[in-house]
Amino acid sequence: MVTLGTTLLPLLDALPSPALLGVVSRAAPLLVPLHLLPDVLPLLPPTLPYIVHVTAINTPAPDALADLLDAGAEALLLDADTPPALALLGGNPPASLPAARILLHLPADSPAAAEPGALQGLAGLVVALPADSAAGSEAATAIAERFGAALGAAQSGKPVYLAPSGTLSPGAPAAVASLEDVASAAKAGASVVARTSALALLSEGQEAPAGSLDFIGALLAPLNSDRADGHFPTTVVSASLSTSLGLVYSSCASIRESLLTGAAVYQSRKRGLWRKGETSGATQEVVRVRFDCDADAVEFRVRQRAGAQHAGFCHLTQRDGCFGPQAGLAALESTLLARKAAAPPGSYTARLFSDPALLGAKLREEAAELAEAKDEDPQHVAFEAADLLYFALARCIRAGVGLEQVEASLDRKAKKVIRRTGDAKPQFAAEQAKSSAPNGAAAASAPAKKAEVDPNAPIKIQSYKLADISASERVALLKRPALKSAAIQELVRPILAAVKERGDAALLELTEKFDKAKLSTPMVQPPFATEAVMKRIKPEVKRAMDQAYANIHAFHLAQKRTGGNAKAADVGSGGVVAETGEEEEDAVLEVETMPGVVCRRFARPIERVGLYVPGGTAVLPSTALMLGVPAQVAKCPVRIIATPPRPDGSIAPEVLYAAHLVGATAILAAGGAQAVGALAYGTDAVPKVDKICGPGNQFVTAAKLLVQNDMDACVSIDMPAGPSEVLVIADATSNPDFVASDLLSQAEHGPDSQVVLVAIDLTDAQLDAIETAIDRQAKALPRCAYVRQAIEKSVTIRVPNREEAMRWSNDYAPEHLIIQTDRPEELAKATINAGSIFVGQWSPESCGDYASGTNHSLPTNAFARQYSGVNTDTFVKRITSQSLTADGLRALGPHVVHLAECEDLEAHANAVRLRLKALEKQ
Ligand SMILES: NC(=O)c1ccc[n+]([C@@H]2O[C@H](COP(=O)([O-])OP(=O)(O)OC[C@H]3O[C@@H](n4cnc5c(N)ncnc54)[C@H](O)[C@@H]3O)[C@@H](O)[C@H]2O)c1
Ligand SMILES: N[C@H](CO)Cc1c[nH]c[nH+]1
Repeated sequence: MVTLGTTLLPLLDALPSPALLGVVSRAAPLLVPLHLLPDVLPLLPPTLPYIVHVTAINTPAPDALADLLDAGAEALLLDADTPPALALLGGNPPASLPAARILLHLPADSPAAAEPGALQGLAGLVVALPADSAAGSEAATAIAERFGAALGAAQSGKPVYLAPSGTLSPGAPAAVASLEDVASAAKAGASVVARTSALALLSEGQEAPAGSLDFIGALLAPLNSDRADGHFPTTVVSASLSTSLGLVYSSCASIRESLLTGAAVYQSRKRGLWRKGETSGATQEVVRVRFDCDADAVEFRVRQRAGAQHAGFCHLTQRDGCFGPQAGLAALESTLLARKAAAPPGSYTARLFSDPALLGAKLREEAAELAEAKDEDPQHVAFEAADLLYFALARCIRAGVGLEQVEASLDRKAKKVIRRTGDAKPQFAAEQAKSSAPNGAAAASAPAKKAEVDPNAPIKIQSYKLADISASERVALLKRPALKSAAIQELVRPILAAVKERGDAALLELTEKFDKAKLSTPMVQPPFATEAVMKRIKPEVKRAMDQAYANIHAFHLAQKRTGGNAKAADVGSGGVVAETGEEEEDAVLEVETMPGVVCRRFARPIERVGLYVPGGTAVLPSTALMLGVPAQVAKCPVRIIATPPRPDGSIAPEVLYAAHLVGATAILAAGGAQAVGALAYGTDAVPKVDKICGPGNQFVTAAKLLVQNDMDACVSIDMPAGPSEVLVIADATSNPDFVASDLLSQAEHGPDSQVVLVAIDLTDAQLDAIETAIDRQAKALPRCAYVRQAIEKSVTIRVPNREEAMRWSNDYAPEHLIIQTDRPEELAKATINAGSIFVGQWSPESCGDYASGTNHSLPTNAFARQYSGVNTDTFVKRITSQSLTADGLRALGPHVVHLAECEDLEAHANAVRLRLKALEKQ
C-alpha cells in the first residue's frame, strides 16, 4: 500500500522553498502538478513521497503514466475526465496502470460514490468541494463519509482528501482551509488539500497571516493525547532497518520544532523541551515523523549523529539505543563503518576494502554457494545468505553506501510497475545450468571450484613493515583468518544428534551423503595389510613408511622415559599398585615428601581412543602414523582409526598399511562430524571411545569441541586443531627458494591455511627474490587453487632484528616455526610458543610432517600458547598415589586435623584423629 496518510496534502503551486520542502519531507506527501514535475523533481529529497496530478489537458499515454510511477512517484492523481480515469470508472482500467497506485479527483456530486466499496481498489480520492462548503462544514463531513464508504477507507486507512473549491484549478482563486476545518475534517476521517503558497511555516506561538494556513499546526491537528500531561509517547527508530532506539515523549511544541528545524526535539516530563544533543553533540536528524492509527502516539525516524564522546541515543555512552546493543545487519553495518574509518591493516575487512578483486571474487563465490545450498538444509541456506550479506554490505560500505540507501532502493524497486522478465544474464544462466547438472553439484567443501580467478594473476603475500604497524594493527595481524565457528557448529549439531539417536543407520546415510560411499557396515576389521592391499602399495612408499614408523616410534617411546625417577617394579613393592608387567620405560615418579610419607605418579593408558585421519582433500597415511604410534607406545587397548572412505567404499591401501603398523584394533570408515559422533557416543557397530585425537577440517574440529562439552558423551579431545599454518623466519643468509618452498608446503593444505614470513632486515631486492620464488613455485603446483586462497590470507612482516622476529613469532604462536637464519639454534632457544620447530636451512617442515620422528598433529590458531602437539602423554592419564608409615602419619596427621577444622570439615579431621588415637594406644 502506498504511504499517503496525512491530515494535510500540500499541492505545489510554485517552486517551493527549501524550508517548506524540508517540513514536507519529514511529515507529508507532496502533490505535484505534472507540468511542474521536470523542474521540481531534482529539488525533492529522496525520501519525500510525491503524487503527480494529471489533468485532461496534459494526460500522457498510459505507458508514459506508468513511466512516472517507475520513476518514483508514489501515486498518480487523475482528474475524473482524463481517459484513464474514465476507463477506470467504466470498469476497464488500462493494463499498465495498477489501480492501487491511482487516486481519482472527483467532483462532490460524482455518482461514483453512490455505492459503498465501489472505489475500493484505488489508492485514495481527492474530492473537490463545492464553493459553499468549507472543509470543516457539515456538508463536507457528509461528503467525506460518502466517499470514504465508497473507498472502504474505514477498513483500509486509505485517504479521502477534501479540496476546497478551486484548489486544484491552476490559476483560479482558491479557498483556504482554516485549522478548525482541518481538525473537523480529521474527525470525519478526511484530510485537506492546500496550495503550498497558502502555507505558513510558524514557530510555536506565532499567528498565521490572514489568508494562510499554519502548515505544521494543520499536520498536528489530529493528535489527541490520552495522558493527563497532554504529551505523546514517542518511539524513536533508526533511519535504516527501523531499529528501535528508545521511548521518549513529545508535545505539539517539540514536534513543531523538530519538523521546522529537522533536528529532533522531545518533551522531557521534568525539564520541558529536550533538544537532543544540545550538550553532548549527539544530535538526531529527523527523517520522518508519523502518528499511530488513533493519533495518540508518535514515531520519530532519525539519523543519529555522533557527538564528541557520545555516538548513540542512550545516556550510556557505549550503547546505540536504550534497549541494548544492535544486532544483525544493523550491528554489521556499524562494525563495517568503524572498520572502514580505522581499518587495522591486515584485518580481513581492511583487505576487502582495499582489494576490489578480492571483494568481487568473494561476492561471486558466496552468491554461488547460496545458489547451490539445498532447500532441505535450511540452516545451510541461512549460513550462506549471511555470508553473502556480509560481503554485499562490505561492498556497499566501501562505496560509501549505507543500509538506508539500500532500503530506499528496495522501496523504489517495489514501486515499479513495468516489470522486467527477471531472466538472468546469459553468462550466469549458463553457469547455473552447469552447476545444476547431475554431476556438477559442487560440494560445500570444494573451494578450488569456487571463485573464477585468472590463473596468471600474481600469487603474492601482503607485506607490512613492523615500524608502520600500530598496536591495534599488530593484534589484528596476529589473528588467524576468521573461521565461521558458530555457524559451522550449527551445521554440525544435527549431524551429531542424528548419529547419537539413530546410530549406524544415520552414520551410513551421512557417509553416503558426504563421502558418496554406500556401505553396509562402517567398520573394517584386521588384518589390514593383506596381500591384495600390499600389492597396491609402491615398494618405495612401503620402505618410506617403515622408516617413518621406526623414527616416530623411537622418538615417542623415548618420551615414556622422561616421566619419572623410579622403575615400575618399585610401585608394586610399595603395595599401592598391584599390577605387574610395567616395562622399564614406564617410569614412576616417586618423592618422599617427609619421612614416612611417599608420593608417586605413574601413567596408565587411556583405554579406548579414536584416531581421526583426515581424508577429504588428501589421503593422509602420515597422520595415521602420527596418531597410531603414540597410542601404540602408550598401549591403549582399543585404538580405532577413523577416516572417510573413498566413493567405492574402500580405504586407501597406505592408510591400511599404517593401521597395520600401529596395530589399530579397527578402522571406522567414516569422516567428518558423523565419525566424531560415532566415536563419542558409540553405535551398535562402533565402540564408544574415551578420547578422540587428530586433526581435520572445520566440521571435524567443531564436532570434537561439541562432543567434548557433552557430559553424556564423557569424551575428551587432544586439542582444537584447525587449518595448518607455518611461520618462517628468514634473514639475508636464507635461500629464497627454500623459504618459498616451506611457505607453500603448508599453503597447499587447504584454502584456510595461513603462512607467515618474518623477514629480518631484508632489502627490497631480497624480499622480492622470495616473492618471485613463491609466485613461480606456486603456479607449478597441482594444488595451486588452494595455495592462491591461502596466500590471500597470509602476511609478510618485515622486522629490523632477530629480537623483534622472535617477539612476533612468540606472539603468533605458530603451529610450525621454521628458522632459516644465521645461528638458528639461538632463535630456537628463544622460542616460547610454537607447536614444533624446524631449525636451520636443512630442516624443512616436510621432514617433521612425515618421517623425522616428531609428531605433525600440532596446535594451530595460537593454541601453541597452552597446548602441546600430540605425543605419548596424549594417550595416557597419570595417577598419583601415596603411602604413609605409622611414623609418617604421626608427623603429618596433626597438621591435617588443623586444616580440616579450619575448613569445618569434621569427617576429614576424624579420619585422622581416629588413627592417631589408635597409634597412641599401641
Ligand atoms: N593441524 C594438523 O596437525 C593437521 C594435520 C593434517 C591435516 N590438517 C588439516 O586437516 C584438514 C583436512 O580436511 P579435509 O577436508 O581434507 O578432510 P577431513 O577428513 O577433515 O574432512 C572430510 C569430511 O568433512 C565432512 N564434510 C565435508 N563437507 C561437509 C559439509 N558441507 N557439511 C558437513 N560435513 C562436511 C565430510 O563428512 C567428509 O568426510 C585440513 O584443514 C588440513 O589443513 C591439519
Ligand atoms: N602439515 C600437516 C600438519 O599441519 C601434516 C601433514 C600431513 N601430510 C603432510 N603434512
